[in-house]
Amino acid sequence: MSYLALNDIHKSYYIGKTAYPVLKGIDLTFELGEFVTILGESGGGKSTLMNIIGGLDRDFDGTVSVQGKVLDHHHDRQLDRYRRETVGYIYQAYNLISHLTVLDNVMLSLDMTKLSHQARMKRARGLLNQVGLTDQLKKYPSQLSGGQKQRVAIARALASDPQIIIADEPTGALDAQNTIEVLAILKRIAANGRLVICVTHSETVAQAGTRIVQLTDGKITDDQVIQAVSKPTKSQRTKLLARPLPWRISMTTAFKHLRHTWSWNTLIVLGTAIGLFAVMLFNGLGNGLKGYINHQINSIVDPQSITVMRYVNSAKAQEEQFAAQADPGEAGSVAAHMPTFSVGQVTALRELAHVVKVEPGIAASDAMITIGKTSYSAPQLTTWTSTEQVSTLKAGHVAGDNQIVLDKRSVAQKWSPKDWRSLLGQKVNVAYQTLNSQNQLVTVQRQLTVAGIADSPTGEGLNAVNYATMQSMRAAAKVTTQPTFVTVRINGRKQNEDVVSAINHVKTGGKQQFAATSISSALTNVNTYVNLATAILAAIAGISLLVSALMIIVTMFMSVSARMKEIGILRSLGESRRDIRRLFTSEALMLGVFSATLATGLAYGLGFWLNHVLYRIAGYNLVQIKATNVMSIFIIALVIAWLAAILPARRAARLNPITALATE
Ligand SMILES: Nc1ncnc2c1ncn2[C@@H]1O[C@H](COP(=O)(O)OP(=O)(O)OP(=O)(O)O)[C@@H](O)[C@H]1O
Repeated sequence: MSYLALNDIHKSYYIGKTAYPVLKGIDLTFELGEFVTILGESGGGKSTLMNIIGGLDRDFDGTVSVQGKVLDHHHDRQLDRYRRETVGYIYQAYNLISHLTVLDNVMLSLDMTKLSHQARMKRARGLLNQVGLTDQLKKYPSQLSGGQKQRVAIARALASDPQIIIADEPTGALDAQNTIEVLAILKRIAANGRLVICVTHSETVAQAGTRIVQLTDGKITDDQVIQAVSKPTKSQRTKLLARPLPWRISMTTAFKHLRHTWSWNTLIVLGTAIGLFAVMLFNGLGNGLKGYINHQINSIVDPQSITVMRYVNSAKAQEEQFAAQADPGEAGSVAAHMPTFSVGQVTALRELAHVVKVEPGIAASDAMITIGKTSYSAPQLTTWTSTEQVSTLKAGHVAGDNQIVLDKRSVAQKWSPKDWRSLLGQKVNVAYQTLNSQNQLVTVQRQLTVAGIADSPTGEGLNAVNYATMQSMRAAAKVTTQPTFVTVRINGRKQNEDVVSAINHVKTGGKQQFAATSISSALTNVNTYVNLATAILAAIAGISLLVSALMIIVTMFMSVSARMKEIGILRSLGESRRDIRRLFTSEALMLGVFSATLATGLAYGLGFWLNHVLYRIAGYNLVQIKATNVMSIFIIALVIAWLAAILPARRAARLNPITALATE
């Protein structure tokens, strides 16, 4: 049984529907150890025959058998494996990959063997040493002479230790000296028990072999053994075990290509990164803005405290209540209608779920605060409740009995713009007018000690005493000491809305008793608007991502077109369609990762600067890029890159290896 047998091979090329027969029934057998040269006129079909023997051409009639087993040319994986394990190619045009070094070109084949990385490196160096290139390992093909390139190609063809070496005009581009050296190497390969099949026009080359086959007009017209061949010894029958190319290696090769074309790829990465950066920055701004609004609202009102008024059911009564609060002097009789809280009503509120404390409060309008001989009007004098944030106190402390907290802007700073703090501890006279139970106007007043100075962010002005002081002042003027509002303290911010709703649903005789408003619902609304605005801005920025995707698609298509030859070489070395697809997908994914990394760097860098500027204005970190934003950008970048790579990678994988190899 012959090692390799060709049986009745027919091959025609078609132009339109017209068939041009090239091979017209080839029967040949080959043995290991032979150095067979195939001679024939130009265009006679020699390369066509080599492509069939090498497992690159699948479209022919007849059979190719290796060790008695017929190769199934319609079985992709079997053919890939055959090229990977059994065949090594040497071409006239060398067909080295230009962006890989000499060593990496040889490693391409070795990466598809089961040797360890170290063993692969050792073998590659050993082979390059054998062909006299020990000191050229790190050079790129363009830095080598023709003879040196062909020797790299020979080392690569031998790397996976194939049994068959197909050499298509291997000396066609070499001078006499290099021809002699290359022929010596090929002879050595055959003497080592491999089958060398060499296509040539040269009589010199033909005479170097052990057998000459003449191909004329698509048929074998002569077949002569010119030198006896000894059978390979057992030790020469070693074979390296092959494996499919691991994903990691595809990534490394892809990275090497990206590095080789770095200037072009840097532009692509920059373009893609700008879109991703904009999306990330807008998200960061959205986060900051939400935080800022929450912070502002929470610094005005404590969300764990709810201010409750008595409910008045008609618009007119509400107006009256408002008027009475605003100006009891003018409101006259209407002030008598100012609804107050009974003890029972306070208890009812205390008993609601999540309520931990109910603080009564009294608010009076239009107080007069007299310091020395100067009087200052305060729109409101109220009792201090837990709704007020202690942080509003800019000096001193919360008012104790017979003490008062004065408003910084409307009172303290008017008294002394610079030295307002020295008001602390001073005695001031506080007075306001209200109606007693007989609807008579009376003055409530007392001398109080300044305990603190507050700067309320609401802008209303905060002048406050404690509840006991307010009651005692009112009792002295014989006016009601019932609370006009209460502050309900709850056990968690999240319960705010539920408790507000429960308070507004308390009914006596079917009538609503209390009116409370929820700060959380206001916050929820604001957050919704901010989220919406952020999403719209991010989506606008996202349009640029579409451009990025198109850029990657164009780059990948251009890359496929520019690298047709490389694709052909990789296929001839045994890489499968899947490996080629992976190569291009890996490149696109790497572009995605680099873009996302650059975008993150830009967003953090420029975001930091922008935040610094905005902090001066708002006193708050308005750009807050979170880890989840970064993660999303990486995911978006990878998805875009992957989608953009689908079509080009598919095109690359589907290329006919012969067509790809024939590309100039
Ligand atoms: N893809 C193709 N489509 C159509 N015809 C083709 C194709 N490839 C090769 N041929 C034709 O098939 C014939 C054989 O080509 P082949 O390359 O096998 O010849 P060759 O013997 O290797 O020639 P040379 O010695 O000049 O390299 C030629 O006439 C060529 O024009």
